[in-house]
Amino acid sequence: MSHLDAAGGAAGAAAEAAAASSSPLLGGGAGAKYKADKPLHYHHYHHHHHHRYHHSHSPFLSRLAFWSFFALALFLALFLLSPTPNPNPNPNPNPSTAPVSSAAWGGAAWEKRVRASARGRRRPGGMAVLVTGAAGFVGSHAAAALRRRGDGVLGLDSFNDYYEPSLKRARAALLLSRSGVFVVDGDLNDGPLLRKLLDVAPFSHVLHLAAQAGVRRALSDPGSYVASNVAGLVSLLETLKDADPPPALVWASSSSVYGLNSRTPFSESDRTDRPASLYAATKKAGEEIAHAYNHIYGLSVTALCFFTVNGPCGRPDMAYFSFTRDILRGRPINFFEGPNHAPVARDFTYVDDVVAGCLAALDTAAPSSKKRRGPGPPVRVYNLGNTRPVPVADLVTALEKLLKVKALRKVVKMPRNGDVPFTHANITLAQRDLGYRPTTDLHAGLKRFVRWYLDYYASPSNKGGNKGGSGSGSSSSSSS
Ligand SMILES: O=C(O)[C@H]1O[C@H](OP(=O)(O)OP(=O)(O)OC[C@H]2O[C@@H](n3ccc(=O)[nH]c3=O)[C@H](O)[C@@H]2O)[C@H](O)[C@@H](O)[C@@H]1O
Repeated sequence: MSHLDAAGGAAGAAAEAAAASSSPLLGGGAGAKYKADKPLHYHHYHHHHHHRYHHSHSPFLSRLAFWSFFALALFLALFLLSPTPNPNPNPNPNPSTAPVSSAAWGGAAWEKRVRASARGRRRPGGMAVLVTGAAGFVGSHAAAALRRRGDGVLGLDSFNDYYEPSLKRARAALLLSRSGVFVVDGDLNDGPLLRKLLDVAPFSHVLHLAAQAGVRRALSDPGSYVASNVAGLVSLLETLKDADPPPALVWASSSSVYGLNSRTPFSESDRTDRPASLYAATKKAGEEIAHAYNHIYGLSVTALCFFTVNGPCGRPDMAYFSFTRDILRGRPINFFEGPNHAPVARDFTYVDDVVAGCLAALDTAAPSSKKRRGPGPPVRVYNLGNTRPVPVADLVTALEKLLKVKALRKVVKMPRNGDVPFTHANITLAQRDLGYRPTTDLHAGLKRFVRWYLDYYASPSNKGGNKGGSGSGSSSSSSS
């Protein structure tokens, strides 16, 4: 756990303790005070209002006055004695769709940590990158990789509970201890926090990986997708366009934007107007929204379409992870099949390859320009896939071999819940512009994942997060 988390927890606990200790005490005090004052107020009440209340001497009205005053006094006492509000106002334009983290931020020590993390080692052409979703799967790998080559990196993550927050905390703790990267605990929809971060550290780039991920979950929790992937993105863009100079933005779109597209392999110029899930629709909306900010404000924007990323320290809601968990526990796995028993397949991509693509996208991003004249920076979109689709059946077989346990396969007709039958990336553009060359196939990636999984969950302290059911869909609301 990072220092900030510890500090935030301590501050929260202190506030709670203060509230707990003061409210009964002062509540009692207010009660006592009220009793002492009662005759006086009672008298005033009658004095000022007897012309309106002809029956002011009736016991009913006396009691009414008594209780009205009591209620008012109680209200005032609670108002005056409530714990001091967070010094950072979190004005939230749309509370229903924008849950804002209550984590504490701010203060001189906090700013110092933010600045130090964003500074990095000086190197020629080095950059300062704000990585959102840094406690997430791709985010934590990307932040570490940036830091390894000497860039300044600051993380931001809401540590929400879409999947086990303990895993996110573990990633953030590793980032801090191994790489010196500080992950701020906060929400994208907290505009004042975002402005503060950009104010404290002059970021040249933002790698925006925070999102509500997962295709099937959108059926049961649509609001979280809108809050993170639409409202959260707009909140970030609003902050970026006001920065001087505005950083360049590289962010994670998704292979799912290709939706019901049947042309394969998927190219960036293919149709993306037929999403199969709300998740895909919010990612597509993000591409359009980012385009508008590029057009109006000259923001440099690059969207990267990730294709089903796997690897160590991955996302527990994804199939390779939840299958591993279920296979080891002797639980059946739901194994989807297309119409007429057609195999469902994915262009599974290894996390280090995707991270290399992210770094190359940052390196080649044009600066944002505030100039109104002349062409601004282009809007870029790149597929980051592996180009070798693998049937899910082969994923299961590979896991069985690595785990040395036979899976209990339950073949299920692919439900119409957001899934698409097939993904396959055309990566010509990324190859040309980013020098992107995936080098790790699914089997090699799974081998590293399984080694990590067995090691991580062998530790008794990590078993806590491992309780909840079958991974996919069993956890509540995250960051990719
Ligand atoms: O590439 C992407 O854009 C997307 O990749 C994944 O989405 P998905 O491809 O559905 O990945 P998994 O949830 O790991 O599923 C992999 C495959 O296993 C199949 N599956 C999943 C779950 C299950 O119980 N059974 C099953 O057969 C799915 O149909 C899919 O073909 C991520 O979860 C998304 O966040 C990401 O945006």
